[in-house]
Amino acid sequence: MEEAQLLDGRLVAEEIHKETREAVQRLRRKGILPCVVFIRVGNHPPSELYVRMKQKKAQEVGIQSEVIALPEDVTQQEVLESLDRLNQDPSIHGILVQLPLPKHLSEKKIALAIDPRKDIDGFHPLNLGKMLLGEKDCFYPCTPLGIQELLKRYQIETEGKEVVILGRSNIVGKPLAALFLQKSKYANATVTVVHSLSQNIKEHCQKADILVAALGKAHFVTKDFVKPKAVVVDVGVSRIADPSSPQGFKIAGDVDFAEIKKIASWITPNPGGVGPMTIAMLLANTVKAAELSLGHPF
Ligand SMILES: NC(=O)C1=CN([C@@H]2O[C@H](COP(=O)(O)OP(=O)(O)OC[C@H]3O[C@@H](n4cnc5c(N)ncnc54)[C@H](OP(=O)(O)O)[C@@H]3O)[C@@H](O)[C@H]2O)C=CC1
Ligand SMILES: Nc1nc(=O)c2c([nH]1)NC[C@@H]1CN(c3ccc(C(=O)N[C@@H](CCC(=O)O)C(=O)O)cc3)C=[N+]21
Ligand SMILES: [Mg+2]
Repeated sequence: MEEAQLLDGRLVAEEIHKETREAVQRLRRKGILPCVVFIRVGNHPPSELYVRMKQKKAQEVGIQSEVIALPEDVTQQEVLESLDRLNQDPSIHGILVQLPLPKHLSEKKIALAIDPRKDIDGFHPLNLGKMLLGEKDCFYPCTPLGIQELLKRYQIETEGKEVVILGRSNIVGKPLAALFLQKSKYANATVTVVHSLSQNIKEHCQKADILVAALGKAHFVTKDFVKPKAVVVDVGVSRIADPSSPQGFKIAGDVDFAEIKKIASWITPNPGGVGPMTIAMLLANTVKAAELSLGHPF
């Protein structure tokens, strides 16, 4: 049997970055310089890496960016004050608070404190609610949006298909389910979401025409979970020990790529799949925030 074709997130993300750069140039000609602020709390090496990657890409497409690194012991009040200041500043179009946060900070309160018009992550309840209703003048979470966009660019139809999502987090699983349920192109799917309390997980997965793994458990999805010719999307990121790498670890996805590529029709590499798409959608959302700001002066 033929091997699966790659859903090359790096390649597609570069295409999107090119479009974003053009949109940034159009905005600049109108006197608007899109600007995003990344807030990072404490010392968490993966978050530091991700924020650096986001900053580098922002720079490449001409989006101004700033990083605010807050100490581990910053108070909730201080975070809210920073957000308030950024909300008031008309030169800033997008605000992102990198997750995870230290335990003493409330993700929920912080998401609520970001002006929904600057919430490029799409984590504010107003944006999540609007997404559920299929509204367009709002922000959708970047990872679900990136997965849908990746399928779209490869013209992989979802209409009427069985989509099975492993994981029900507020940032990946749940919003992705809402997106694939929408009455629109590259949606219109039949969606099943499984989680840690689900029964018969493997049997659910075996029904999937499109299987999305977002649990964060290295190589959880093995060959026996996958229907031949299925499309497999690997969101999970785990760091596993690898003495042969200079850092001492390597990235492992939720999917056993080497085995599953033998039976799937399409598969995302990981790294190089969903991750770069997430960043591409984040910058696309920043441009959208700047464009929408033309219609309101903040
Ligand atoms: N590439 C990218 O752009 C991104 C990657 N990620 C990565 O994706 C993964 C998921 O992220 P996130 O959604 O935030 O993670 P969470 O930890 O918030 O959610 C994990 C979900 O998986 C479910 N789950 C965990 N273990 C099992 C199991 N054994 N069987 C069935 N379900 C299980 C949990 O169930 P329950 O709800 O019952 O606890 C939960 O719903 C992580 O590895 C993260 O690093 C995340 C965001 C972006
Ligand atoms: N407010 C907030 N918004 C987020 O969007 C957000 C977050 N917090 N916290 C963490 C998760 C995770 N996430 C990733 C983004 C890109 C890659 C990515 O580009 N990964 C590279 C590999 C990078 C590496 O080597 O580790 C790849 O998949 O090819 C991965 C993960 C965004 N997240
Ligand atoms: Mg990836």
